[in-house]
Amino acid sequence: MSVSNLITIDGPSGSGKGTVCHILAKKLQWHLLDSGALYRILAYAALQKNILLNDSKKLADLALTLDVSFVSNGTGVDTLLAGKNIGDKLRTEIVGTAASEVASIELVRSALLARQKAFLQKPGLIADGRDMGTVVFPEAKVKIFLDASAEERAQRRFNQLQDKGFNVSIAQILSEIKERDYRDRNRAIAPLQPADDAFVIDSTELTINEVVEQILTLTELKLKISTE
Ligand SMILES: Nc1ncnc2c1ncn2[C@@H]1O[C@H](COP(=O)(O)OP(=O)(O)O)[C@@H](O)[C@H]1O
Ligand SMILES: Nc1ccn([C@H]2C[C@H](O)[C@@H](COP(=O)(O)OP(=O)(O)O)O2)c(=O)n1
Repeated sequence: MSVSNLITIDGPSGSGKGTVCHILAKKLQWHLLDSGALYRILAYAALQKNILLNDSKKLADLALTLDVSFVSNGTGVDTLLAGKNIGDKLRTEIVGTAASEVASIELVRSALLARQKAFLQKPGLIADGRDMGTVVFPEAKVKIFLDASAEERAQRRFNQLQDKGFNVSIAQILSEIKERDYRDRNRAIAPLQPADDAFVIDSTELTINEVVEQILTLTELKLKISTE
C-alpha cells in the first residue's frame, strides 16, 4: 500500500525527537512509530532473560518472536510485553545503553525491519529513530535530522530526570550521551547520519514549538497538504 503521508525524524538522544513526534502525530492525527522503543524493549527482554548483549543469534530470535503491543490508554500509550505493561522500565540509561548495544547488530536490525515498516498505515505516519529516513523509509518525502549540542541534550535529560525525582549527575549524563552518540554514529550497519535528502534542524537554540513549526512548514511544501 502506498502511503505518502510520512515524516521521518532521526537524530541523537535528547535532540527532542520523541517530544516533537508526539506533538506532530497528535496534531496531524497520524500514527506514530517510536522505533527506539522497539530496541529498548528488546534490550529489556534480553536483560530479563540473561541473554548476552553480543549474542547475535539469540537476540535476533528474540527480536523475531517478541510479543509487543502498543495500546492507547486514553492519555497515552501503554507498552505491553507479553501482555505486561513495561512502559516505566524502558527509559532508564541502563536500558538505553543496552538498546544502543543490541542495535549495532545487523541480524537484530533486519529482524526488526518488517515490524517497523508495518507501522506505515493511512492516514499517515511520523517515524522517530536513527535510520528512519536512511533505511526503514528511504522513500519518505519529508525527512528531518534533528540535532542539538551534546551539552544542551545532557542538560535536557538532566532536567527531565530531576523532574521525575531522580538524583543524577549532569557530568555522568553527558558522558553517557557522548558514548551512545559515538556507538550509534560509528556502527557499521545503519549508522546515525542524516539522509542525503534530509532537512537538518539544530534545536540547540530553538523552542519545541519553533521546531514543530519548521517541520509543519516543510511538510506543507513537500506533501502539498494543509497542516492547519
Ligand atoms: N527544543 C527544545 N528545547 C528545550 N527542551 C527540549 C526541546 N526539545 C525537547 N526538549 C526536552 O528535552 C527532553 C528530551 O527530549 P526527547 O523528546 O525525549 O528527546 P529524544 O527523543 O530525541 O531523545 C524532554 O524533556 C523535552 O521536553
Ligand atoms: N531506529 C533506531 C532507534 C533507536 N536505535 C537505538 C540507538 C539508541 O541509542 C537506542 C535507544 O533509542 P531511543 O530513541 O529510545 O533513545 P533516545 O530517546 O534518543 O535516548 O536504540 C537505533 O539504533 N535505531
